[in-house]
Amino acid sequence: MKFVKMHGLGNDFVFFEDKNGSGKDFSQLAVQLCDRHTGIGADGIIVIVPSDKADVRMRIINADGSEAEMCGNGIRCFAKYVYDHQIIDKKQFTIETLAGIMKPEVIIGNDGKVSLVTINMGKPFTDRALIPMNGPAGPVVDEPINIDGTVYKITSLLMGVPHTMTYMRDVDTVDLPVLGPKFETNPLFPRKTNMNFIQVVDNKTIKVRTWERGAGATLACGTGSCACAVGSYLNGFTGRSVDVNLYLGTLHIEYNEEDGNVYMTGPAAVSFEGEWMDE
Ligand SMILES: N[C@@H](CCC[C@H](N)C(=O)O)C(=O)O
Repeated sequence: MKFVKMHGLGNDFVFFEDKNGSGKDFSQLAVQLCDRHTGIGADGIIVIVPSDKADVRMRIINADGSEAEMCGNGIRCFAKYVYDHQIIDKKQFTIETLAGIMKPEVIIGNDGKVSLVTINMGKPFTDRALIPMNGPAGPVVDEPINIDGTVYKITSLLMGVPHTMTYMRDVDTVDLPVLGPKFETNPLFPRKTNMNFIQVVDNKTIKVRTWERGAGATLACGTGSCACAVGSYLNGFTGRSVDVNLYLGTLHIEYNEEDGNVYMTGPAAVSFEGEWMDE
């Protein structure tokens, strides 16, 4: 099976095509491929599938084998993959995901290939009454949660996938592998949650560290960056236009006042290509 290893600011994925749209359960394969010692190593796998609702369809399966509804860094890489491989021949197109239809616009670099992608990520679900449509994601703004005797004020919203956030003075002090899973699997979140720790730098800039549902600590999270930008606006810490500083760079997020959609702009890159020999 031919694959391409790609990443968005270090959030990395194994890409391959399922040209017939087999609808297969790729859980086991995802666990195998994502293993950083015995596999290719990645935070998830992304499958390119034909669509009858959009120009093309994306499936994202986390490193633990769970299928997610959406992936922000993954979808920028996906847009690069389908444009650079000439599966799509226009700069603006549509991608079907389990969280709805997303609309990317690709920006071409000096090498003639996609270097940056802006995605219209749609509207965040911040209304508690709407969230149960996709399964409850948790409370909305500023609720207290007790983790091992410490009370954290959290904000939760659905940005394709469930996200929760809390604010810290210095996010580099957070022990992600210890604290992350305690939020992810807290009974308050029946579908689990991605957990984001935010440091407000100024009213246009935040720094974010994320523990992902099904993938653990990652170097960046696209839907998480969008959720944190929206949450920071709703909590009054920033305006609608926010730079999100991550370990390897920055994503620009715009929570548009006119249409209520969230626009994410950032890079997408290829690491290497290869062939996985099935046992
Ligand atoms: N890394 C992603 C999110 C991938 C899905 C997530 N782990 C989940 O299960 O909700 C991103 O960039 O958005």
